Amino acid sequence: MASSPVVLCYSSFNPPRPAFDVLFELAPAYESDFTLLDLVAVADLKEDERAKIEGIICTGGYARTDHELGKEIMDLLPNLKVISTPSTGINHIDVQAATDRGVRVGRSPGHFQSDSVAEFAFGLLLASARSIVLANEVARTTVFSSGQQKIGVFSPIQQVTGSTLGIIGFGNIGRAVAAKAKGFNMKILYYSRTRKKDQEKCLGVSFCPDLKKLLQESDFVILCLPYTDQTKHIISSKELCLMKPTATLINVGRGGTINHDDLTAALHNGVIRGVALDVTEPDNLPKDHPLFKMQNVIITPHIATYTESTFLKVFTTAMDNLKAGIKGEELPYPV
Ligand SMILES: O=CC(=O)O
Repeated sequence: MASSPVVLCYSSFNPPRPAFDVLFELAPAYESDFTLLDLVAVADLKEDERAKIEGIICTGGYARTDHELGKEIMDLLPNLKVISTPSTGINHIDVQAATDRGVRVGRSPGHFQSDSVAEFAFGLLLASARSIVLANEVARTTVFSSGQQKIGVFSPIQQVTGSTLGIIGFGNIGRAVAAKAKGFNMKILYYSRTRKKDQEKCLGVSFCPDLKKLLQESDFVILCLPYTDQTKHIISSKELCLMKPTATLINVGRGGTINHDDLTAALHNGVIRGVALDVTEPDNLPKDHPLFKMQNVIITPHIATYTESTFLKVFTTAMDNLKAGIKGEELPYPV
């Protein structure tokens, strides 16, 4: 192992997915500060190897609802100074345990990825409303003899323009979603802990302090929430039953904000029209999960942030946080 401080690339995925290439492309610019060590299990390292690890960079598992990076791992690394995640969400890190051990924690600021996530949320919304994923599959296997036959396969198809959108969570992502929705002439309601009055006029949105009302009035509901004790299962069967039977639910925040058993039952019973999820509980939903068997469900594997330009921004931020943390300086983007 190298003699400069070592930063461990860490992922809880089993088998771990490889660290992002972009990370290693950035590494030469930081080679005088630290060396990256690609995915190894901490427990497999010898004591002298562990002693060299001064930083951890998370390369996966952000949507876990428990702390995957907790005190057990921190306690194996006596010289750990900094944990850096390229994500904005931090539910995968036990920040309290890190703070107690004097380990700094850094993340990406939300506005770095809000546009890529909002774009994706809109992609999910359109794909679900206009049955695009189903149409792509059907086009490969079916020869249609009439328009009538097509209508039978794809109904109900919903028009997005002019419909009502409910945004739950009005941080950077929620606001970026609203900006996109404006172009579709949607009536936009938002639910948030705090009213963002200054945004309302320019984004053309109305504050809806009553979640029940937002759910009852919206044709599309997009969840843009972090996972916290307050947001855990904020959508359960009671909330799903308030939604219109023609409504679609989209989640680009964290999977744990929806109770998936209740969601499965609601879809099974036709309580809502459909769902499109970039995040599930757990991430990497087991392949035999009933949601995968439903035609009105779209599931993508937590990739809403994935664009080249966003990667570059968030991984550069993560590397800068590591560099500062290893030097014992304040992080440019602390939690
Ligand atoms: O999910 C992605 C993030 O939290 O950045």
